[in-house]
Amino acid sequence: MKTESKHIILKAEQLSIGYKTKRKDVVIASDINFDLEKGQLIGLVGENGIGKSTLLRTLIKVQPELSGSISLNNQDLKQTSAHQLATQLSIVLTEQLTSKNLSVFELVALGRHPYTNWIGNLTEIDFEKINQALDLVGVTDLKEKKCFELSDGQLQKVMIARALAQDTDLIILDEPTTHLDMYHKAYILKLLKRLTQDTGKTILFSSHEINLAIQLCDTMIVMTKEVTVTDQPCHLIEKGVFYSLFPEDMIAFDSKTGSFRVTK
Ligand SMILES: Nc1ncnc2c1ncn2[C@@H]1O[C@H](COP(=O)(O)OP(=O)(O)OP(=O)(O)O)[C@@H](O)[C@H]1O
Repeated sequence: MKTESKHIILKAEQLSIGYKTKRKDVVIASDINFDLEKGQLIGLVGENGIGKSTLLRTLIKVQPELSGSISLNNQDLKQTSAHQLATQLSIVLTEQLTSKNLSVFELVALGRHPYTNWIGNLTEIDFEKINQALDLVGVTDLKEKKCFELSDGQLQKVMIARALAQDTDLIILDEPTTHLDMYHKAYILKLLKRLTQDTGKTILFSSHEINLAIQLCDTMIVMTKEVTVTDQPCHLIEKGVFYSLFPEDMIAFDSKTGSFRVTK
């Protein structure tokens, strides 16, 4: 029998995350284990303050893990240099952009920073990657516009194009649908899904759009107070993981529809 070997991009083993203070380690979540495969869309969900951003910050090496290990493309994250990291992992954060005076093209071109020289001269390959990225997210017609002229939805697409131009195996986004209306939330998450299929990249995002994530993700990482579970959405539904996500006085999970509803 032929067994297909999985191509693991990001792996967490016995990971414990949190904050170090002078007196002690404050553990936010522990016993986190997952294997994220090439070409998958992965949604990270959990209630406010549960530790999603802390986990993402640990995975992108902005803060150290308290214990356990993370490997990116089979290499321990601790051993990965800043340059190696920039060629394997790109990040889209929600913070307000400070460089809104740049044109869309210039902003997306910043994604090429791991490959350009110190003045940032662009080669033919850089131009090709930038134009490809603009095309993939459908913002080529905006490329001459200044970023301050864009709507929140357009800006989010441009930020995704910047990450694509960086040409990494893994893209991590922290709450990419914040500030967007219902249509654009669905639009952005469907775009991420299409990008995993068209480019083979692995995309991990945190979100409060659990209903959409259940419908679109290949894998979900669900953080609750007790455990962090990673699996396909249908398996998570079977295991009853979503019932324990929120207190049931306001909203309840309906396993038949795979969605949350307001309790009457
Ligand atoms: N720099 C810090 N030092 C100490 N504790 C922190 C720090 N930043 C966040 N925390 C705490 O860590 C916990 C997790 O916060 P985090 O921002 O990771 O949650 P989250 O799931 O991303 O929340 P939200 O959905 O509201 O964005 C919270 O209790 C928060 O108060």
